[in-house]
Amino acid sequence: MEYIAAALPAKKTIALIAHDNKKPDLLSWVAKHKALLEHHHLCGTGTTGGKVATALGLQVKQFLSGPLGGDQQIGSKIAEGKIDCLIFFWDPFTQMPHDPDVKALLRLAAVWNIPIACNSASADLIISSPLFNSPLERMIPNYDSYKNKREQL
Ligand SMILES: O=C(CO)COP(=O)(O)O
Repeated sequence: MEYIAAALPAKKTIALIAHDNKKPDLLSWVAKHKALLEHHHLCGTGTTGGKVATALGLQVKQFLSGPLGGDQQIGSKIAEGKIDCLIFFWDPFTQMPHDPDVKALLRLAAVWNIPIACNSASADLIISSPLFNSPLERMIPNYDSYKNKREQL
């Protein structure tokens, strides 16, 4: 795979997701950092996004609920370059019927090299970075060269 440099913008689109046992943790984390988060665009899976919007009075674009396709919708936005950061407090103690969707979402976040936090300690580090509010250079797959090579198969 060839890579090219591409910057994440200063004003980021941040996806917020939490499994049910982790929703209280995510709500506390968002409440703690509300003043910083409200300068960015927020989105989330249906239930998580709805709870953040209602409990904290933040604007959150709500995709479908995770088990009904919301994780996949957020993954597709990451692949399109429309989501810049993933805060996903997944539950390490519970098996989910949609575990394949969760794995697919985490894979796409790795492919497209966006910052991911799966717990509050990592999320605190991400949000306290000076890069959180400024452009962030990172390398992503060079889609044009990838496609050219595929066309020669
Ligand atoms: O299941 C989820 C992520 O895998 C979260 O979905 P909800 O926000 O709809 O509960």
